[in-house]
Amino acid sequence: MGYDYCFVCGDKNPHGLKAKFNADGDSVWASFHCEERHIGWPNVQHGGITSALLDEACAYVPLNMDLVTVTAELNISFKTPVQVGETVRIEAHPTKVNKRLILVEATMVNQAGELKASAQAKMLVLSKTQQAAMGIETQA
Ligand SMILES: CCCCCCCC(=O)SCCNC(=O)CCNC(=O)[C@H](O)C(C)(C)COP(=O)(O)OP(=O)(O)OC[C@H]1O[C@@H](n2cnc3c(N)ncnc32)[C@H](O)[C@@H]1OP(=O)(O)O
Repeated sequence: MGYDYCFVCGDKNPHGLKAKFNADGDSVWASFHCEERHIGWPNVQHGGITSALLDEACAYVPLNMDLVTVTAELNISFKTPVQVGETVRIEAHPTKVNKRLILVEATMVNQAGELKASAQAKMLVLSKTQQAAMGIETQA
C-alpha cells in the first residue's frame, strides 16, 4: 500500500512525514515520532500534522479494501498535546461501509496509551472516471 510522493506516507517525498501504514484485518495503523520540525507552538506537535496523520489513516482504510477515496469530511478532537520526542500510534477502522461512502474512526495514542486525538471521517469512493478527472493516477 502507499503512494511514493504522498506528503504523509510517500517514501520519495523529501518534505513528507514518511509514515508507514500497515493493515490489520479491516483496520490500519502506523507509528509516528514527533520531532522538532513537526511543531507549531514550542515542543507541541502542530495540529495540522496530527490532522494529516489522522486523515491519512482514514484514507488507508478504504485503500486496504482496494477503494480509492477522497476525504469529504473530517472531524477531529484534539485531547492532549503531542510533545516533541513522543511516539504515537495512529489506528483507524471502518464503522460503516456503503457503495460510495465509507465512515471511518481513527485515534492517536502515545506509548502509555494516552489518547492524543480522535477523528471521524466520511470517505467518498471515486469511480475510475472521477479519479481521472482529478488527475489521480493509481498505482498497480
Ligand atoms: C496513499 C495516499 C492517501 C492519500 C489520502 C488523502 C486523503 C485526502 O486528504 S483527499 C484530499 C481532501 N479531499 C478533497 O480534496 C475532496 C474534495 N471534495 C470533492 O472532491 C467532492 O466534494 C467529493 C468527491 C467529496 C464529493 O463530490 P460530489 O460531487 O458532491 O459527489 P457526488 O459524486 O455528486 O456525490 C456522491 C454522493 O456522496 C454524497 N456526499 C458528497 N459529499 C458528502 C459529504 N460531505 N457527506 C456525506 N455525503 C456526501 C452525495 O450526497 C452523493 O450521494 P448520493 O449518491 O446518495 O446522491
